[in-house]
Amino acid sequence: MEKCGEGGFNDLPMAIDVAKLRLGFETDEGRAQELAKLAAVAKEWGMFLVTNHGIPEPVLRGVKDVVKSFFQLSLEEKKASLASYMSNENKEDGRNFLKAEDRPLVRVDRLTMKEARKLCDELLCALAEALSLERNVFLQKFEPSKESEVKVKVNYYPACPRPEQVLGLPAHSDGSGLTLLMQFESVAGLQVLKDMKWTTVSWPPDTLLLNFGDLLEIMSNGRLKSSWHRVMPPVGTDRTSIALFYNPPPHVEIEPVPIGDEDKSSIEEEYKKVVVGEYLHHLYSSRSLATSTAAIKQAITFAKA
Ligand SMILES: O=C(O)CCC(=O)C(=O)O
Ligand SMILES: [Fe+2]
Repeated sequence: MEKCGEGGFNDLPMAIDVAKLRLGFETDEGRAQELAKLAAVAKEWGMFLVTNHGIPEPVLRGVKDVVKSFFQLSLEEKKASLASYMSNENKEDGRNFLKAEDRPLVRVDRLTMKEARKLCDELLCALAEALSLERNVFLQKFEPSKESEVKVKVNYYPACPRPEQVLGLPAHSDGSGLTLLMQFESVAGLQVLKDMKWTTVSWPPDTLLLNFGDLLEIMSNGRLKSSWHRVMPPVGTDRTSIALFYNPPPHVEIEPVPIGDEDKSSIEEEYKKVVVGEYLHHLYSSRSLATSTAAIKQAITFAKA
């Protein structure tokens, strides 16, 4: 992947300028071009960098400050401030999730969640449009006005003295619709499997990263593929990232959306209707296989016809 060159972030092949995607962008041509770029980047990588995302800098800084102060607490204090820190229902795949509405992130995060949801909703519409589908076709499944789920996971990767012997996070695809990621400093670590090669994502400061999860792959009938990604441990410095998993509510049934303008014969894979909660249960209970390369995206066969 290209380094951030002199021409600025928008020269990055993976970067999408959200401002240009907004309806009413000054030139329709600019918008159409950015949508075409979105379609290409989305298909190629299963993720993209988000520039001009519109989330105010103080909001993002607020989240980082809360997370940093959380990690400075003692273990006892951490447990006390996270009501469900050790509870089983809060654990998926051995990870601890915070429901967005839970403490202690509640203070700044109400605002961040609102901004993040807005951005995810906007990007779901743009993705549908990029595939020549009706704009609301993905978004409506998230029931945005009611109970779409946002779960927040903080990933803290301590600097590693023997990076060749460990992984920060083993290879996986996300069980989400979309995952919005922010990282604290521009420390390399995230890698995506592309053309069977691990490629390090060059991720400039102030950009967010949008990653497609399995649920979007199912809804788009495989036209948008969830990425297979992993995290290498940082060397010499710690790395922290925050992942916001954006999902339709667990009871919702998702199924491949009707085909748009694109030629039906170009769509190879057929997915079937699944209940979000059932798919996620399947994904997390089969996750232990995820570290073997043979298990690449095995869980999603559950949703294939
Ligand atoms: O730390 C990152 O950059 C990615 C984290 C990730 O893939 C996840 O939390 O699912
Ligand atoms: Fe992930």
